[in-house]
Amino acid sequence: MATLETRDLHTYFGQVRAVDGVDLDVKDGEFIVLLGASGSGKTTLMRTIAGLERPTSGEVYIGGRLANRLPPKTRNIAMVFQSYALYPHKTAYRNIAFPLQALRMPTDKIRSRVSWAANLLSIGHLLDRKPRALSGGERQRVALARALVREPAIFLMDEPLSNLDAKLRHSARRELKRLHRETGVTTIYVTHDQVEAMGLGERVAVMNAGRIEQIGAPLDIYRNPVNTFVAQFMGSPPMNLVLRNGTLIGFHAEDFFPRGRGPGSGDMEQLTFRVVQVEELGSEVLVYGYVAEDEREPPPEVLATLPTALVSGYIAEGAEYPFEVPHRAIRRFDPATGLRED
Ligand SMILES: Nc1ncnc2c1ncn2[C@@H]1O[C@H](COP(=O)(O)OP(=O)(O)OP(=O)(O)O)[C@@H](O)[C@H]1O
Repeated sequence: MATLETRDLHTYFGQVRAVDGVDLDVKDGEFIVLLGASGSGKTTLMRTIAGLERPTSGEVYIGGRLANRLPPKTRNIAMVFQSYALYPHKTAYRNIAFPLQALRMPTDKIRSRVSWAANLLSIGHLLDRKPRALSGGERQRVALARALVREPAIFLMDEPLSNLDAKLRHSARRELKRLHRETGVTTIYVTHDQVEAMGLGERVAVMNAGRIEQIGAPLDIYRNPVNTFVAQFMGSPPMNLVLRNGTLIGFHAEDFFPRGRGPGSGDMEQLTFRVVQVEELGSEVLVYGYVAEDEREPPPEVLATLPTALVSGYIAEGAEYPFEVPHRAIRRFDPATGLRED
């Protein structure tokens, strides 16, 4: 296991600043999620840490040691990508054993390490099968086992679950968490999926245009975004933003209630909600519309998620209602810079 640090790391491809000044501190044994839209530089950052891209400037430290000049092989980093790249003609066992054979490890030691990794990932019964006889989820577990057998100091996972369907992703996510608990390997996990980031990470780093915009506990970022980019990126649904009296006020859909019907007490911001669409999902109702007081033309969409029992038969499409948000749930942003003001 090891710590990982980057200091003012830049990786450019000609004019493209794929990584543009990243300072990252990952503690020994930590599981950190890197969340960003497509093209924000997540993969390039991972590849630079692994030594597959040379940084334009800045440093990478692994276990406190400057790694810039170390070749990828000696960094003791294992990478798992969304395409698992298993060898199609080798059995699962031989795929997993391959990195150890490359190290010329004795056969009995290889056998015990493969069986350890296979047990951790519950694939002991699949070791004789070739990849084409495995499901997507099983292949992904074989790829994880292959990455794990070498006992890497650091795991880099680049969207390893993106080939799985939604149900399998959910169970694979729980499995990855368990795997991390049991092995304690320092892990950086890349995703563009907010739900995955909220559910997996002890800490999440939100990336945009080659930079880390904010890093912290997922709920803390969700509640206290440092700027409008993070506010609109983190969470599903993300924060509502309304321009009122020259300030952007942000609040979450679950804090936006018909006047007098919410659980909140204390000071309230009063807003007029023009309802455009209502979606009844069973336990809750999603209400889409816009705030009449918004000073922008046209006003952007705003969402309220309300318990069904609270609004059943009360909210209709095309109508206008008095709504309110508790002041303590409101975050303020500068409309010019997008930065938090309170
Ligand atoms: N080898 C390369 N040559 C030139 N430009 C590149 C290269 N690799 C990446 N880029 C550019 O660098 C930027 C960051 O790409 P990167 O793949 O790191 O983003 P990402 O966040 O991982 O995206 P995705 O989620 O789509 O994989 C993009 O603008 C991309 O086009």
